[in-house]
Amino acid sequence: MSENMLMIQNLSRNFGGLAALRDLTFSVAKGEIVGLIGPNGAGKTTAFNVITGTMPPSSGKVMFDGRSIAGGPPSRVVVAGLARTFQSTSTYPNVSVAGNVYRGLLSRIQGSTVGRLVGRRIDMLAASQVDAEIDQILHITDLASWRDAPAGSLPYGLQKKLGIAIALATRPRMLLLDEPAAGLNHEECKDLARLLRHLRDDHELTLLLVEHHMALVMELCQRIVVLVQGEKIAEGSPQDIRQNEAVIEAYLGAPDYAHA
Ligand SMILES: Nc1ncnc2c1ncn2[C@@H]1O[C@H](COP(=O)(O)OP(=O)(O)OP(=O)(O)O)[C@@H](O)[C@H]1O
Repeated sequence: MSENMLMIQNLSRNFGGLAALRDLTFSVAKGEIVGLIGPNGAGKTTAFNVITGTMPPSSGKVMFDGRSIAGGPPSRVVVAGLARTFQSTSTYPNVSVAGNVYRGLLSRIQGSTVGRLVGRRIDMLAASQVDAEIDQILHITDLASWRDAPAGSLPYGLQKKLGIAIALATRPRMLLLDEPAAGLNHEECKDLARLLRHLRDDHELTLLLVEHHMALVMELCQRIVVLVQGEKIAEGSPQDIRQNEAVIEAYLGAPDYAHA
């Protein structure tokens, strides 16, 4: 049986009287691409926030590579090897593409014990190594020709890719992607799917993605977890999920759409 990278056990999160997550349990095996889907307000972003330590759970466990990470802080989660991208692009628009990737790299180093001890002197450390690492990430994400351009000058699709590049700079073993396809055109979506497969196949990354773009989810994910009003209503292969009556009723809509 494959080894679990992420295990979510009986995770709940309340906001006052609202149960945004209710007793959620699922796991992601090493090297898997798993989709977390559901209608607006289902609790997907809340799940990401709790997993990445941005907010504490009301109850339940989050285990990453055998260690408990629930309750953060986010810097510790990043250093443990779990990185996240955001729904909207979260780049510094006036800073170069390379400078933005450098931010990701710093968050890794500064979050570590050694990094905290080294403090500001990090800028003087192994500048050539930093440059090589940035180049490698820009090569992987196909952004090398934009290296010195201000991030804000990139087309939207490339800005979203830059979000992935920044996350990669933390050297994650697992990546959580929050709506990576939102706002992308057909070609950009195909390109994104290629990149995510490449990260899984050639860089041994494990991926969990929240996404409303069903064609991408069905094509890319080996397994899908469906949330509705904070509760898991189904989990299975894309084929199982497409045919699941409860999922069709709550989210996918007409059977025609589900089979598209
Ligand atoms: N900080 C918060 N304070 C209060 N309620 C919140 C907070 N964050 C989320 N919620 C509520 O929790 C529920 C789940 O929201 P969440 O953003 O996790 O859903 P989602 O599945 O990511 O939705 P979408 O697909 O629209 O991004 C919603 O009812 C939302 O209004």
